[in-house]
Amino acid sequence: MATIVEIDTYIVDIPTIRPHVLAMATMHHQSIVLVRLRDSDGIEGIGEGTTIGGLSYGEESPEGIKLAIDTYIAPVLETCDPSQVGAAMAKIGKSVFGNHLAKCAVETALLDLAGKRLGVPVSTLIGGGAIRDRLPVAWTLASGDTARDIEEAERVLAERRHNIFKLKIGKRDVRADVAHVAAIKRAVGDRGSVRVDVNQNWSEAQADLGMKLLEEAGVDLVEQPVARHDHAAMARLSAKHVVPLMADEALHGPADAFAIAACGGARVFAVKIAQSGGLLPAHAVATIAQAGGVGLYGGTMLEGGVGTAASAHVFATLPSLAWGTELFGPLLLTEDILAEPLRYADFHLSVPTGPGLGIALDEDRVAFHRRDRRSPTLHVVAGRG
Ligand SMILES: O=C(O)/C=C\C=C/C(=O)O
Ligand SMILES: [Mn+2]
Repeated sequence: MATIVEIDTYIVDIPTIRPHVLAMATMHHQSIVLVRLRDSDGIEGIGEGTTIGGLSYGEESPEGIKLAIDTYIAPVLETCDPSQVGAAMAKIGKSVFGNHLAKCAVETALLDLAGKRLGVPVSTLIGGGAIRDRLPVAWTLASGDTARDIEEAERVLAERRHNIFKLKIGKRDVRADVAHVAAIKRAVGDRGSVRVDVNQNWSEAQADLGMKLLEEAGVDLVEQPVARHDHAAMARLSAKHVVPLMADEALHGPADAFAIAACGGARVFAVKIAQSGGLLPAHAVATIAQAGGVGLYGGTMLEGGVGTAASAHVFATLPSLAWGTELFGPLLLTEDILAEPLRYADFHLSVPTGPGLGIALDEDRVAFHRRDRRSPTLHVVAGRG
């Protein structure tokens, strides 16, 4: 049985191409947590656990993800057979509660390693393999300025890179937000789909008004308008409005998926490998959605190329993906961390086809941008390596 002989977890900070304004934070850089595993046969696997705005978006931070892996997950991982991904994640789950982004990073690295060992893409290890080789990719307009957002939409439409637009709202008065969205929808017209993400920032009363006005403005989807725990409000809003409500922050794995589907809390799910706790639980979330007649959208935590490739592998296996994906994370960063950037063309992302994740890191660029580059924190398993 092979064993894990090296676990290297580190943070890579990369600037964004412009400020990225969400309801809870404005991003000027992304802090990517990377995990690199090496097993006793010399095979390597890489994974990513990335969030948004420090601790402002969710309950894990880049620094906390690194600590959870180094201090609590690595000691268990060292006792596991890396080729048995499900068994390893089950054993980790016995002593590590929650920490879904940290678990996602480790599970991704194990799947990458297992795929390389077997000579198959990660999608083959999930749900019976890929049924599509490319994925539609939305772009988020979030510069904070309506005119600039319209310019950006015109540019990416002309480049045939995106024709699905997600607008971040929730910071301003509801009517001001709707006016911002309506101006962009008027500019885009029927050349593209416009959706919004409120990131939980509306009360139910604000969401009632907002969803009505957004529907009239021609918006196709309203993401997480109210607090993630308020399933009852989500169900009332979902039943009352024609524009579909999409669950995002409310979805942290299969149990949440079942609860929300069962109460009619959303008509669409934003499936995210990070919030789900890995690709395998994300696939379970999607299966519950399909069983409950809930539509699917491939979400992002604005990961770099590693997490984006991992998400692409699992989204490629889903029988339906009616709302497309938002796997544009690498395009928001000034530098790519992959040796061979992911391929975006003709409004789609191509799913990598090589063994494992089908990608490799740009080692020099990652070494330059790694936060601990003055004192790397390599974790060599005692007596192995
Ligand atoms: O910020 C973006 O552009 C995309 C998604 C991020 C988080 C979310 O969906 O809430
Ligand atoms: Mn969202």
